[in-house]
Amino acid sequence: MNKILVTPSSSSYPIYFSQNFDHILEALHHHNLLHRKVCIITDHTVDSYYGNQLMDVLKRSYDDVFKFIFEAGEENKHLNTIQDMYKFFIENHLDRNSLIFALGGGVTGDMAGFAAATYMRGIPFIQVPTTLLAQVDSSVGGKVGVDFLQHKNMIGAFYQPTFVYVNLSTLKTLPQKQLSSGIAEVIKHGLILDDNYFSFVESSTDLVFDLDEAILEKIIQRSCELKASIVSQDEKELGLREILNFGHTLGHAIETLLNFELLHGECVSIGMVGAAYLSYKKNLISWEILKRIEKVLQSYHLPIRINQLESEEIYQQMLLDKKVKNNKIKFVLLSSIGNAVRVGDLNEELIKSSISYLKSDVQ
Ligand SMILES: O=C(O)C(=O)C[C@@H](O)[C@H](O)[C@H](O)COP(=O)(O)O
Repeated sequence: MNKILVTPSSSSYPIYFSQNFDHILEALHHHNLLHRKVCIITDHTVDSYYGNQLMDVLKRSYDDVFKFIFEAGEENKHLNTIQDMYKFFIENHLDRNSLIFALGGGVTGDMAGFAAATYMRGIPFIQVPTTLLAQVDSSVGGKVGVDFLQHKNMIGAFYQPTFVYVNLSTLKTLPQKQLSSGIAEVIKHGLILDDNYFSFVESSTDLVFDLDEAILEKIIQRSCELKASIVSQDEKELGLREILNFGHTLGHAIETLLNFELLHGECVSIGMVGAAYLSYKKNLISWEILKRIEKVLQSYHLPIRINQLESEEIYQQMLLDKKVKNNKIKFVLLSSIGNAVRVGDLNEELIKSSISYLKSDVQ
């Protein structure tokens, strides 16, 4: 199995890449994780495709395999679902030696990780991401948590998995909208860290939509490498890691205000256009680069404008961003394709001009 190592200060763990679930037992054996109760956490949609596949593989080596299934969707990423998980763990006598599997997309990974981080003050968990977004982004780096009172990821922790196991074949059942949503984070990685990668993704649209295995594998591994290098340097987002939040300041505000009507990656796409526009206004990038970014996002069927919200409500929601300090919104901008800069001194007028841009017609 191919693997990439993530080395944050608290632990070090691999991301394994496979074409099925069979090799997960090897990995579990290697990490000394046999002989215990295990619990798969997944949503109804993913369960219908992969719940039993993973269960059957695990049953070859474990006597007690439980499955907790919840309703799919970001609107269920809250503390009530976590409470239901705790109750399920207690009912089934999960103990400190037990092991949690997060089987699914970002919502599942974030919640299962948070439940694992807090149940009995922490039990081990494995990320088994089945969406492109989870494979390239949310399963790596240990950000776990839930939304709270309409605030995105407001309650959470940094809690690293024992390993990440990517079964690339799960992308075959992923709806196109979800694929595009994941590509938004892939484009983000190119924009903030690697111009060659950005160009590669820019020219791979048809192959990505055709689910070309070699191309997707290359993309997932490169994104994981890039993300791993950042979280390995700054696990708790004390500085550098903030660049991974490119597009998220506006994106999270839009996602929350729309009550999760748009997917996470779709909101990040709009947010990245807003941040690219600010980069242009600060003379960091040219108008041509801004248009190039918009074109790539559009080619992957991602939205680049938002009309249905008021500017003021977007601005107020952005003030709740986790990067706000002393009422100043810190933005991640681009100084070129492949290079990000963190900027904390943007004034309200300029920020609002980027929201107006997002409400303007596409030229
Ligand atoms: O891993 C990170 O760090 C990121 O910021 C990656 C983001 O793409 C991801 O959506 C993350 O969950 C957002 O975190 P938040 O701290 O802004 O809620």
